[in-house]
Amino acid sequence: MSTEFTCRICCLGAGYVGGPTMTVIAKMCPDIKVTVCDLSERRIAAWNSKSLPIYEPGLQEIVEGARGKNLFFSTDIDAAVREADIIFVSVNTPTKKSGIGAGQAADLQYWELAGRHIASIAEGPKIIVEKSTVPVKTAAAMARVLESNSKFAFEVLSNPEFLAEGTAVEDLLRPDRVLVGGEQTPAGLAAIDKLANIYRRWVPTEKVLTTNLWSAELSKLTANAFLAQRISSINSISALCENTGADVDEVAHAIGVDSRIGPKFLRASVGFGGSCFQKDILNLVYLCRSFGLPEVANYWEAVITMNNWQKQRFAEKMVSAMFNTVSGKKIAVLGFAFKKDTGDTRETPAIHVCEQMIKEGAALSIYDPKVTVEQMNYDLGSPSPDKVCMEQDAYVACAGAHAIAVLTEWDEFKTLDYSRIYTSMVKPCFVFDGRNILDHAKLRQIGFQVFAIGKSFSNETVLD
Ligand SMILES: NC(=O)c1ccc[n+]([C@@H]2O[C@H](COP(=O)([O-])OP(=O)(O)OC[C@H]3O[C@@H](n4cnc5c(N)ncnc54)[C@H](O)[C@@H]3O)[C@@H](O)[C@H]2O)c1
Ligand SMILES: O=c1ccn([C@@H]2O[C@H](COP(=O)(O)OP(=O)(O)O[C@H]3O[C@H](CO)[C@@H](O)[C@H](O)[C@H]3O)[C@@H](O)[C@H]2O)c(=O)[nH]1
Repeated sequence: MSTEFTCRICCLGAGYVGGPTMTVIAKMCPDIKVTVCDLSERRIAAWNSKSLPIYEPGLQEIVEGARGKNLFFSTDIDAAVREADIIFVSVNTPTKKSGIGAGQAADLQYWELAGRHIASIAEGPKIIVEKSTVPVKTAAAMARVLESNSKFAFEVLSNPEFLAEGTAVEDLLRPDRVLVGGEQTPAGLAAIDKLANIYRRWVPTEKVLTTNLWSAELSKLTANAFLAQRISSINSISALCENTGADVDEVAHAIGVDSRIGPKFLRASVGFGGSCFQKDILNLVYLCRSFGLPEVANYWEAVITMNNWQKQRFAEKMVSAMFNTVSGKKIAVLGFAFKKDTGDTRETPAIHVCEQMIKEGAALSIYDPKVTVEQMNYDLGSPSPDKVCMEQDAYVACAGAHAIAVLTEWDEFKTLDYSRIYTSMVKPCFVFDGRNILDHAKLRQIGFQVFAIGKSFSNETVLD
């Protein structure tokens, strides 16, 4: 292939962020060579195959269009780092499981190891880009790690990623904004400009925001905290709706048309999931406590408390509605991913609800169009097959069940033939719609007992 590339980019971490982000840069900048690296040979092999390691609508086509031309997936980290002008670090930064800050602080071991590795093999100056979500001031720690282990000059930039799973390609092609933070020195400003100019190839200039390092790092945590807060807020109101006869969708619409509030992220649900919201808020909470701001920490922690309560409340509602016992009953679970259009199950509320049902003695049959059987087994701690079975078809999952729980808002669940499903189920048949996506009036007409989030648990058949 041509050696005429104008710039060489390398990305450490070929996950949900590194893979799609680099793929879109490669598509939009054919003159830039982009190499995405990972320690996991399996993951890299999948990126180089026909079945990519992650599912994102539209991603496959773009990967296939650029792979082998200016987009490469490799485990040869050293070679990619050596030749790169710009190195993105997009490794995982999960919540710490043990030691100081366990359960809250971000585990920065992968991030620091990546930094040390870069310093040990770099043969010249580089721009290092924080793509991972990290605590404020991580860039300073990274700069020290690099400086102490290399004679070359490194500029560390913060370029947090705001893509959401399921819409990653669209979010990357048409972002609301791109944020680049860096040191406010001549070298720092030059590095900011170099990275910002890459994005400006396809993102309108006014949407490419440049800030100091700490603002960029903190903006990422703050954005996720605000988004999750909206969901917890509407979920808290959903409980009140169930007790008062108000309808949470009507309330969300009525407040969302106020342009100061806006309509997005007001869908009441069984709870938010995903690898980011909980982790990043806990990270923010930990940061506030370490800066001696317990009131601020408590304020944001309540977003998580409300989310945990919502998941538990949903599970308890299922049990109480089904005559206070689900023991020996079959429950069909429709949807296991944390949201539609992804196979990702990290922190999915389905895990909590399923675990509660298993504890109560129910037998589960789970169907999700994108989550693999292996993944569900792993998430549920390899349950015995007589307690949990994974089906490849929603109708098979529902046959013989006492209840259906909709835990992910997959579009295909809206158009299932519920009359057919009703006929195949044990009576009375219950539907627990954890995403408010089904036509509840129609289900009641068929004969289902319907529970939906933020709606009265009224089971009278609605007659036209
Ligand atoms: N998932 C999202 O939607 C999303 C969105 C925005 C930001 N983020 C943030 O981006 C970061 C990455 O998230 P993700 O979901 O892509 O994680 P991920 O777990 O899918 O991918 C991270 C990858 O990094 C690899 N890795 C770890 N250390 C490495 C090293 N030294 N060299 C090379 N590869 C290494 C791991 O093997 C793994 O494949 C996290 O900080 C996350 O908070 C995630
Ligand atoms: O009105 C809503 C919107 C979302 N959700 C749930 O919230 C969770 C998160 O959804 P979403 O934010 O769409 O997906 P993520 O991929 O987790 O993306 C979030 O987390 C990423 C990682 O930091 C950020 O980059 C994104 O900007 C941010 O939206 C999912 O369980 C959704 O079902 C609701 O319950 N109600």
